[in-house]
Order: sequence, then C-alpha cells, then structure tokens
Amino acid sequence: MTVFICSLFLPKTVQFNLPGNSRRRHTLSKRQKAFEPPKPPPVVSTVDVQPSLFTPRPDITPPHTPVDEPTSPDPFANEDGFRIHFPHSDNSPADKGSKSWGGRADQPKSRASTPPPADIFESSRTLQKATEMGRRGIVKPRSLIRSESHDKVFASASWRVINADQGNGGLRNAAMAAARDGKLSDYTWVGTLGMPTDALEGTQQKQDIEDTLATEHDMLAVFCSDKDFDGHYSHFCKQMLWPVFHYQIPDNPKSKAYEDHSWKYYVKVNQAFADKIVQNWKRGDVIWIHDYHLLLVPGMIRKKLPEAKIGFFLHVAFPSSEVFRCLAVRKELLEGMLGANLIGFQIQEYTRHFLLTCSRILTVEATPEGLQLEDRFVEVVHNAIGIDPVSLNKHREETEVKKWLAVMQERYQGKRLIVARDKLDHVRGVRQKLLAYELFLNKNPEWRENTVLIQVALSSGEPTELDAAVSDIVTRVNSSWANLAYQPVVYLKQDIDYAQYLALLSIADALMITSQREGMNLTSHEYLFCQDGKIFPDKKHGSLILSEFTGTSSLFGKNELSVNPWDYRQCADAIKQALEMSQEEKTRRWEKLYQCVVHQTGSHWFTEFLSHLDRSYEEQHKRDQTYVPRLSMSSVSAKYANAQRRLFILDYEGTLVSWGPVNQIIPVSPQRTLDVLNDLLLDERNTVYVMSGRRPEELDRVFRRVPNLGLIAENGCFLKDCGKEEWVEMADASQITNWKESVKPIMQYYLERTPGAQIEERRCSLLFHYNNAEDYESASRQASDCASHVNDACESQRVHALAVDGAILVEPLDWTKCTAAQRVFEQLGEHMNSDQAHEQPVDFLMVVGDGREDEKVFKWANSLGSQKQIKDVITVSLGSRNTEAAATLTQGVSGVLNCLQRLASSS
Ligand SMILES: O=P(O)(O)OC[C@H]1O[C@H](O[C@H]2O[C@H](CO)[C@@H](O)[C@H](O)[C@H]2O)[C@H](O)[C@@H](O)[C@@H]1O
Repeated sequence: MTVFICSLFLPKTVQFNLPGNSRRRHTLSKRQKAFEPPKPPPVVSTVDVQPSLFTPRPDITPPHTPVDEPTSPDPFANEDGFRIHFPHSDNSPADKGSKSWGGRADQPKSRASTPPPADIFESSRTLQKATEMGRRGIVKPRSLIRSESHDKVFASASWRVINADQGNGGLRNAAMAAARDGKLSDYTWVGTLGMPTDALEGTQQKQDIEDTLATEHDMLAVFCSDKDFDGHYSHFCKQMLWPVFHYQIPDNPKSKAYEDHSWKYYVKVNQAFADKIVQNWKRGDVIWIHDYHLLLVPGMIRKKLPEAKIGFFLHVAFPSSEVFRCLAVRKELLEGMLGANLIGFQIQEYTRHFLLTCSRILTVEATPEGLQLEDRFVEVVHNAIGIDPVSLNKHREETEVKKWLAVMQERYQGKRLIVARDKLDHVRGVRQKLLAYELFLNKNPEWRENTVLIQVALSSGEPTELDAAVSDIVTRVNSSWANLAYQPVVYLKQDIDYAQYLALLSIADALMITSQREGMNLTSHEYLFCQDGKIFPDKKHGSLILSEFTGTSSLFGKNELSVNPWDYRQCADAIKQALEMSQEEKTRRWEKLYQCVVHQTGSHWFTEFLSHLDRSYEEQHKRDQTYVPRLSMSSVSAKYANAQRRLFILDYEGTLVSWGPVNQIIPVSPQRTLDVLNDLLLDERNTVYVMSGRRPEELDRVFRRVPNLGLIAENGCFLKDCGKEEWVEMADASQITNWKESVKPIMQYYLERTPGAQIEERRCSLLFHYNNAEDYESASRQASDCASHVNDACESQRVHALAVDGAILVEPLDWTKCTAAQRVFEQLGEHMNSDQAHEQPVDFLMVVGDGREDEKVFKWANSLGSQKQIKDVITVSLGSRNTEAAATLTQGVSGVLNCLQRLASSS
C-alpha cells in the first residue's frame, strides 16, 4: 500500500550546470576560497542612508552562508542581483517562503507569455518613483524572453537533484518525521518541479529527470506547460485564492476576482495531478492531497476511481462563507474538495466556516461531523499541524548555528531583540508590524537605544506597492532614531539560511507575528522550541507576540501576547509588555506554550490524519458495501407473533403511497393503504403512527377514515396521538413566526425571478417549488441562491434551507420526525400502570421509510434495540443501499403494504 502525498511542489527539484557563469559567488575556486575570508551574508537594505550595523567585526568571522557551487557560470543570470538560496540540509524553516516561480538562474526560464499580474501595472507608478529615487532592493519584473539557444543549453547541460527551495516546509518536515518515527513506510510524493519545463519538452533530459525522481526519490513529477503553470500559480492561486482565503477580496476595478481566465489553467494543472495519480494508483493505496493549489483534485480522482481512499488537507485558512461566496467558481471549488473521504483543516474555526459554506452554497446537509451528500458522507475534521522538535534539536547543535549565535551575541550586546521572518505580502502584516514598532519607539523613549527589530522579509515574487511602503517605514524609523552605534530596524529583504534562522530564534527576546490571517504560523512553534535555553542559556523563555488571526493563536490559549494587528497601539503596548515582563511571568507563559508545541508535533499530525482517513473510509465503505438484507418475512412474522405491545412508525409518501403531486392537497384517498392500516389497528396490541412532511390538515383529510391512527405532521412539528382529535404543536410557534417573517420576503424575491415556481407555506416550514418552472435550469440556479440567501439571513434562527426533490425546503432544526417518534415512545412508557412497571412499554417496534428524514428515525430505533429498551426492533428502508435501516424492501409501496397486510392477517 502506497501513500501518495500530493502537493504543488515536490520536495526536490533539479539544478543545471551551465557553461559560462560569471557571477562572483559561483566562480570561487577551491583555492580562492581557501585564501579569501568568508564574506558576511549581504544585507539587502532598502535604505542607503547609513552603513548597516549588521556587518560583523573583523575579529569575529561569521560563517559563510552555504552555497552549492555550480562548476560553470550562468549565461542567463539576471542582473538584478537575485540571490539563490541553496538549502544545505533536508530540513528548513517550517513556514518556508516560496520563491518566485522561474526565478532561479540555474533552471530554465518560463515560456509563459501571459501578462504579468495586474498589480504590477497598478504599482508601476510607485515602482517608477521608487526606481527614480534610487532605492535598492526593488526589482523589476524579470523578462520572460527566452531564445532557442537558451533551450539548447538546458537540453545538453548536466543536472542533479537538489532540495527544492519552494513548497510547504511544515508538510515536508512532518512527513519526514513520521517516516523517521516508523509511522510511514511506503510513500510517494506527487508534485511539480517548481520550475519552467517547456525548454525540456521532447528531450531525453525530461525523461531522465522523471525516471531519476521516480526510482531514486519515490517522487512522481507532474509536468504542465509553463503557460498553464503560470496561469495556475501566479494568477489563479496567488491573485484569487490566496487573497480570498485570507479575507482580502480583490476589489479594484482591474481585478478579475469574480471571473478570470486563469481559472482554466487552474483546472488544467489540477487535471494533470489527477491524471498522474490515477495512472499510478493501485487498489488499497491512499491519496492525500494538500492545500489550496489542488482543490479540484479530489473530485477529479473520485470521478475516475469511485473506490479510492482520498484525504484532503487545507493548510491555509478557510474564510467565512460571506467571503468565500465572492468567488465566481465557488461551487466548483467546493465540489472538488468534496471528492475526498476526509477533509482536514488546521483549526475548528475553518471547519465551521467550511461546513456552513457548503450548506449555504451547495445546500447539502451539514452535521458537526461532516457533510451528507446524495450518495456519500464526507467527514470534516480539524487537526493542526506542528513542527518536528527532534530534527530541530539536532540541527541547532550544529557548529554553524553556534558561530552565528556568537556573532549576534557580540553584535547586539546589551540590546533587546525582537525578531521576525515573514513573507512580504499584505496578508502577513509586515507593514502593520513596522508601524507598531515605530509607535512603540515614539511612545517609549527609554527603549529607543536598546531595542532592535530584525525583520527578515521573504520576497513574495513580484515588487509591489507594499515593498515601497515597507521600505519607507524602515527608512523613517532608522533615520529618526539611529545613531553611529545604533540602528533600530535591521531589515533583510532576503531569506537567511537555516543556521542563521535557528540562531536568530534562539537569541531573540521576542518574536513578533502580525499576520492579518494565517493558516497556522509554525515560526512561532520553532521560536518557542528554541527558547528553552539549551544552546543559548543567557536568554530563554522569550515572549511571543502573536496575531489573534493565526491558526496557531487558537491553540495557545492566550499564554502568548495576543494582538490584533490592526490595533497599532495594542501591538506597541505588547512590545513594551514583552520587554518589561518579569522572568517568572515569561517562564510561566513559555512553559504552557512549550507543552503545546512539543505535543502537537508534525509527526503526530501526519499520522493522526492518516489513521483518521482509514477509520473514516472504512466506516463509509462499510456503509456502502454493507449488504442490507432483504426483510425476512418469516422472521418478522415470528417476532410479531410473540409481541404484546407493538409500535409501528410508518412514513407516508414513498412508503405507504406513491409520491403525490407536489404542492397539492392529496385529491384521492389511497384506499388500499387505509385498509391495511385499519386491519393492523384491529389488533389492540398494535399502535400505529404515520409520519409525513405534509401539513396536519392534509393528513387529517387522508386518514380521517382510520380511527385510532396516530399522526406526525410537518416532519415532527405536529403530533396527533392515537384516538385524539387535537393536534399538539411540538415546535415553538413564536420562533416559527419569527423566522418565517425573515424567509418569506427572500422567497418572494426569487419567486418573482422564476416564472412557474410556487411557494408553499406549511405551518412550520416553507417550500419553494420549482419543478414546474418554465426554465428548469435557471430555476434551479435561482433556487440554490434562494437557499444560500435564507441560510445566510437566518443563521441564528435555528432553521435551515435544504434542497429536496424539485424544491427548497426551509424547516426548523430542533423538531424532526425523530424527536416526534421519541415523544411517542416516551408517552407509551408514561401510560404504563404500576403493575406493568417491570415490563417494556413496547416490545416490538417497526419503522418503515424511504427518505433522508426517515434515516434519523431508523438510527434512533436501532439504538433502542441495541440498548435492549425494546426486545425486537425492525427498521426497513425501501431500496436504498446506503441506509441506517437493518433491512430493505425492494418492491416499493406494494411490498410494504403486502408485508403489513400479512402481519395484520396473522393476528
Ligand atoms: O506560497 P505558496 O507556494 O502558495 O504556499 C502557501 C504557503 O504554504 C505554507 O504555509 C501554509 O502551511 C503552513 C503549514 O501547514 C501553515 O503554517 C501556514 O499558515 C500556511 O499558509 C508555506 O509554509 C508558506 O511559505 C507558503 O506561502
């Protein structure tokens, strides 16, 4: 059995050795290296006003940032100084930053010719201004122009597999940890190389790369054209999904958030993944798909492999339905996800949003455990990812880390360090952080010369207005408060290597995360782990300032300094609090946070999700596969004959009579049904109830000639006991009146736009019938919008809108056929006299039904049987394989009537 781990980027990619590389850092010979003292890592500052104080003193030689050394220069090197980061170990910061796609000099350039993202045009004025002002660190968009010679060079160059510097570090670390812990044996990654590959098309290179990855690294490479990948990743993912999932609706006039051509590329890349998996899948394999780049893959695979075991995990946040519904392709995205058997989110909030969104947009039934589709149940869970303390512990013992610690200790002696490492995009809130820090320095002069904010900012790909805005703030703060010996902000607009990262986390006094939204934030976990004082005892148990809008925050129980990143004053105060907090308080807080971090590990997350997937799949499969036996007439007859107090609860339409015309009072009495019921009731040991979604008066009219019959109307909102004349309203009438007042105008609105549709008002429910509408297609769209509208507007009123056959039914959540059946059973118990105290009020219960509402009654009845509250329980569904009932009857209504008739005649 293989586990396929599918994420957009493979953990590996390839690096080409190209002729003619002229870049200094690549041309150092071994000899030169031996003589030339290692240079400190370049500090890319957007500010030229003063020399960086980060440059180490000559007597303390910092370790050199490790680089791989291509043997030859790169003829296609960009002149913009784009710096390549070569990770030297398998591990990396859990929250890695993704480099811009196609940006590496030792990989082919993209052939995609789609226009650069809109925000480049929008920010072009800012960009131009910034360039005029001579700012460094702002790069122009890289040219996409390639030549034939470019392709030839790559086609003949040698290459090797290296660790990729893009992708989800948290996922990769978790998988490696699970494998190390012996919980994951046979697994295969499925993903792209994270580089343009058009240049390799038709070459032996491509085949060799694919084969090497498959045979030596257990990785299946997905290839798509540069154009498709660019449209998928740079456009649809980055400009639509990423902002929307993080609550930023692109709403400028040029935005195509509501409808965008890049959708088709998203579909194509998802299809390429699905095809690759389908080609390689064998029975018993597990498919686990990751993140927002691949939302359609579960559905695409399900179409081809109905039996497959598919899990999906979303690493980023899932927004409120109000935000999600802005996406033009909202239905397609949700339906894609629902191809999975189990869908996981980081925290409960995202799970709740997803359930509500599906119930509103797709009008499917949501329960706290998941979503009931027509033919399947999809389980929905939350399970937060974590870090890998074992490998973190190992790596921080490395000499490089210790060297960097010594460098920093010397450099920042006597200073308090607030550190951070974030991707530079709007969502991560770097701008807000700098503003809060500025406010902190303005308000607290006593801290001005003692505090340094070290902000590592990872490029999010393209230069934006945000680059310029952040640079402006850095300049302002530094020019306000710096002096010859002090620089309040050290702004590194580049990534740092893993050793520097670990040193930074260990020496910090506080970590400050101000994301406006974020799935988790594993940097905080790594920081807390590094603050145990093991490798740097001088400082330990530092404070964590953490945005309340991160998933991580919901795990930490406010032991961190929780902040709202939009509240600059609060953030500034939190910095002060972090720096002035007593050591005791720091330790107390840290200990609690540390416990969370070491218990909720990546390895635990990984194995927990996979075992949940196994359980969930088995449960669903058992249900699907379970052969629900045909009702055995002889067995039922024997039980019936032995029973003294029998209760029948029988569904009406579809069970006792064929479905009647919708929205009409039933015109004819189904005579045979009435005869059978009357025959059953001739035996005094029998109590019979008919349950229905119909109104009380309709049922009265139909069953007026069956005295002593009990009735349940409007799916449990009304009850009329056997032999009684009066109906009892089970539901709270004032609550019903209130929500009806809200729902009616909404239905009216859609009715006016749907010729041929009708509204039916029942006492406790409302129906929007569109079966007879003039244009059924458009009517069903209107109906579904109507349902979402109702669900949105009446969220707090304990009602839901559901799609039923040709109609939208709006009904209360608190009264169902099951609550009514339970009431009937309780009443029968209450009527027992004291002599009968030791006897069961009912010793034979038979429930027959055909619909979704009846399933709840089957479940309830079966539980009475298994708890031995009733000796014999018989639950019968008409024909459905996926049922809670213990038996089926395939001959429809006449089968039910024959069965009841035989029982009645045997009395
Ligand atoms: O930038 P992308 O290539 O589109 O990838 C998105 C981000 O994926 C990873 O972060 C997400 O997963 C983390 C682990 O589950 C979670 O902590 C984080 O909140 C999510 O956003 C990756 O670490 C980021 O660098 C990527 O930007």
